[in-house]
Amino acid sequence: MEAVDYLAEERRKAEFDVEEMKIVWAGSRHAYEISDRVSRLVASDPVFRKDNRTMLSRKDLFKDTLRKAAHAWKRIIELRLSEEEAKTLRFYVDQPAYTDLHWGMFIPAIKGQGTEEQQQKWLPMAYKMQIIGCYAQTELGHGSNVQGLETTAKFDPQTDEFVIHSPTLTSSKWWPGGLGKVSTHAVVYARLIIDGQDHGVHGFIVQLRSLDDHSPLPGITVGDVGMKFGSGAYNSMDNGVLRFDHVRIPRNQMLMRVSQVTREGKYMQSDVPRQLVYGTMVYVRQTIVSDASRALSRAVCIATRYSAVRRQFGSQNGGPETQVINYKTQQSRLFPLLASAYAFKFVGEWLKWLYADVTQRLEANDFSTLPEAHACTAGLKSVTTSATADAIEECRKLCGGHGYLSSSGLPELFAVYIPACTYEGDNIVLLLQVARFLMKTVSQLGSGKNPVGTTAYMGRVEHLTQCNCEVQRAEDWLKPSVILEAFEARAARMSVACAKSLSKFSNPEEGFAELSADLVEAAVAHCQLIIVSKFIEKLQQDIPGKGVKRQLETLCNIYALYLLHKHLGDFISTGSISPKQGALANEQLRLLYSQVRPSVIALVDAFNYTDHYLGSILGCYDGNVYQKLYDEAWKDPLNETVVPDGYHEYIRPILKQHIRNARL
Ligand SMILES: CCCCCCCC/C=C\CCC/C=C/C(=O)SCCNC(=O)CCNC(=O)[C@H](O)C(C)(C)COP(=O)(O)OP(=O)(O)OC[C@H]1O[C@@H](n2cnc3c(N)ncnc32)[C@H](O)[C@@H]1OP(=O)(O)O
Ligand SMILES: Cc1cc2nc3c(=O)[nH]c(=O)nc-3n(C[C@H](O)[C@H](O)[C@H](O)COP(=O)(O)OP(=O)(O)OC[C@H]3O[C@@H](n4cnc5c(N)ncnc54)[C@H](O)[C@@H]3O)c2cc1C
Repeated sequence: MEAVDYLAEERRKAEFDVEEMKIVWAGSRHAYEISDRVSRLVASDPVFRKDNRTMLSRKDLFKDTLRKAAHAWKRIIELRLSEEEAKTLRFYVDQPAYTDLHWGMFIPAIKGQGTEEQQQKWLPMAYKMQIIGCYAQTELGHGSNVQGLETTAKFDPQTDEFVIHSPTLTSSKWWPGGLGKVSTHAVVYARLIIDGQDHGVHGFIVQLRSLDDHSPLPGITVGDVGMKFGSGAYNSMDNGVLRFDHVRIPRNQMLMRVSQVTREGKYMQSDVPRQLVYGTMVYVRQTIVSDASRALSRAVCIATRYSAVRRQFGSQNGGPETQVINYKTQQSRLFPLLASAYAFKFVGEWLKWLYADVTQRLEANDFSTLPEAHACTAGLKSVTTSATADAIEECRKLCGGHGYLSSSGLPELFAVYIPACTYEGDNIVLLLQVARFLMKTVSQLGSGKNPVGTTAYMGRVEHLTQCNCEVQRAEDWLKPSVILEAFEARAARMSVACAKSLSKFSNPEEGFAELSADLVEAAVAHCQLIIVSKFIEKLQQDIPGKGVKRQLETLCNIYALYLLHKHLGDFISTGSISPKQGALANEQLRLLYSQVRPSVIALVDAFNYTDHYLGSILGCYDGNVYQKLYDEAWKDPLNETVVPDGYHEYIRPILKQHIRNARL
């Protein structure tokens, strides 16, 4: 059989309706239709070509990004695309650009923190892209510690203005995407100072560049922070540096939903909690969880298709060698990642719902679910991005040597993806926020206040700290209630253990710092429980299509048992399961790998990614890997000439040195 036929053969083995699974993956038939149509539109447009971008210089890459962003905007207008279609189009263009921050942070910041009046003034201009904005929070000296920001906004009652200033080198804004070369405006986070009194960090809309000739306005120094990790990759983004020298803005450009400054310079706080100043981060963290499932599914699609094409060893009587996907080691590394992609998809959908719910409540002045929304978005952002970054690298290794080629698409995907572990909150810093929330929840147990939402399980803490796992045979691990209880017991016991250790410290902050590594592990356990439980909840829905639900059940079990195996130490040391039960889980996991094996190619086809979006020879739909790799090699600029540039200067003299030596 030719390599090109391997995937066709695999597709015949699928044990479910792939078309129906595509709809489950997309979230709805409507979302599927948009995604399918728009991804093809992007793939067929030569301006969106991206196969050459790792070869471009920084300047050329940046210009190419500007060109793509402008063309995308033109197509959005011409085709009168809806907001959802436009977002999908930008997503499939697949090149980080200033537009991500304009639509993803600048606009949400104004929507979330601006008053009605401010929204009416600024949003129409932003929606039409008459102004382009970014989110300027992080500084050279402080990123995680938002309260430590140094930029100041001093109120001048004489002129009814704020004076924005960068008092130190470390107060220079540093990192904001879109700031370096493009943004005309920014939401700038600065300390509000009135009459010498510091009221903490607030957001201000500041114009940075002239709308006529794009030059920086007086008092503003702005530029790009320089090259980042990897070729191509995130270097399409102009992450910027910005300094203010006493820049004046009108008073009404402070975002005033949370607190206000009157004409007289009086500081007023509305009923809205101060933490809403951090609201944009909650919004973006939620979107990052869905992005994790996309990045992970993309890497998994590449590694799965290639693993079915690639053959090594095991040829009998001159027959074909073994497909590497049939090695149990390959399966035990790859299939959990496939299952994780689906798990992150469903938890991302749930988080989107949670965010919509909290937003609705906030509008009605109900702030009760904000702490949980903060903990969930922070924790799930952390756990899913860390797992995805590791998984992309694992997928590269799963593709052997060819995975290291740029044309595999994996090196660039890795380089683009890994900052997700840092931006929108360093993953450890975010897990510590979850841990604080958990410790607070544990400390309130028994106070008559029942934990709700994702911590409802803590309400059964007495049972969960004493229960014995009922598994006696490997197949017992297929019961959702058994899996759920094991994860709940592990999470509850880890939190309770941390709370007990904390109570031994007379200074709780000192205790928190001392125990922070354990607290992070407890936070991870809690977040993994959320992901597993949301997958299980998804399966309680009516899911049409032949065999679709069954495949999802298998993936859910793989995800849960893979986590259990990976964190066996936690489960056993907390007594949530016994070592024997751990071994049975692993036995069941092996069986599940065999069960899902015939369907894995169809399961990655269900992502419905075009070859353009995948950007990988190893992952191409037809599986014609070898011919494409061979052809691609000849396109490399080094192969434009048979004898390389530099031969005469640097190779020939070395080769000829023996003649000189012989003459000496
Ligand atoms: C096609 C379109 C695509 C669109 C998609 C766009 C996506 C774009 C993707 C990629 C581009 C990358 C863009 C990157 C942007 C950035 O990185 S912006 C900068 C992000 N910075 C951070 O995340 C900083 C991290 N630090 C913090 O969040 C906070 O400072 C903190 C560490 C959480 C808090 O520290 P601190 O201990 O000082 O706490 P306080 O400030 O005192 O707060 C105490 C209480 O507030 C609660 N809290 C904290 N944060 C929040 C929040 N966000 N929401 C609600 N509540 C919050 C905290 O729990 C405390 O509560 P308590 O008093 O009850 O205990
Ligand atoms: C590609 C990219 C794009 C970005 N885009 C933007 C943007 O558009 N706008 C914007 O404002 N910012 C942006 N940022 C900045 C980003 O949000 C910050 O870099 C991020 O929040 C981390 O902060 P930091 O750099 O200060 O890390 P640090 O906090 O200095 O982290 C350094 C180390 O210290 C550890 N650490 C820090 N605090 C603690 C603690 N309390 N306990 C234990 N360990 C701790 C961390 O875990 C980490 O290991 C971007 C960053 C990147 C990389």
